[in-house]
Amino acid sequence: MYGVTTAGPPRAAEALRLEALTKVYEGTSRPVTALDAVSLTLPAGSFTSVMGPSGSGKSTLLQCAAGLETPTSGRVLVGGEELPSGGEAAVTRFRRGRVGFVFQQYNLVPYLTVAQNVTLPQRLAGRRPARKECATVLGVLGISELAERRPAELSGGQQQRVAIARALVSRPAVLFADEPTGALDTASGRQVLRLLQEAVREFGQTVVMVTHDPVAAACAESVVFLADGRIVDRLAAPDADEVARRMTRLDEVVASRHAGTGAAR
Ligand SMILES: Nc1ncnc2c1ncn2[C@@H]1O[C@H](COP(=O)(O)OP(=O)(O)OP(=O)(O)O)[C@@H](O)[C@H]1O
Repeated sequence: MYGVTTAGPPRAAEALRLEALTKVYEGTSRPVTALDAVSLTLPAGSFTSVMGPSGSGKSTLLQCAAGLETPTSGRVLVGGEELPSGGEAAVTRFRRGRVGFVFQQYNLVPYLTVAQNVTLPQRLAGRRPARKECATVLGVLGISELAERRPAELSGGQQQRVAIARALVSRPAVLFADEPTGALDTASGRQVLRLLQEAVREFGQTVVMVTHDPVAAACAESVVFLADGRIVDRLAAPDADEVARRMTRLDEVVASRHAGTGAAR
């Protein structure tokens, strides 16, 4: 209802909040701090790229934020609700309703059709597959005509578009994508990026994408740069040349720091 008073000024809904997120891998030789007290807030409907040198913690950030890895400390809030800290079942339940994930490999089930792949998460969650939603998402992503095909009958780019449709169909609070164009040729990669932009525009989807490609990163509205597990830079309204410049600088800084300490990444 309009006119209801709320505490504080109105602000865009928060899709993702990370508070002092830390992840230490207890390796066989020595512990590795992959994330070092990372704090980040992203509004709903935003498209953010995450970049950084190899080993800077990008994938770990995505995995912890999506509940696929357990952080060592810190908090993750998705759509305003805190990721439960204990119990695989509780985390899985939490993830199902709020989180979508797209990997570099498409992870489609080979013996299911495109439509069945897209609705699989809903069936796994014990819900009736929403055929209308599925048709809408396939339509918006321009792959309706592929609905009855099986993954082996699709190109890599088409398979990735199906994987994105599958992640979008339950309308997650956040769609995480880890190198979604990494295995694709340039043209298919561009298509996938356009799709992600469309999901933001058409569905108000929040997207967080890890990439090594400055051109891909510049498709987002902002870029977060990581180095040694910390956010060290941010860029709004990025263009590919500026992203590439900042990455080169960051690579040099990290390389000289590591040369100084003798640390391996
Ligand atoms: N399961 C694991 N066990 C131990 N160490 C790990 C594990 N996963 C990642 N690491 C370490 O954590 C650090 C961050 O890794 P992460 O994969 O998040 O980096 P990244 O920025 O995604 O790297 P890349 O760009 O090369 O994919 C690295 O030093 C890595 O070796």
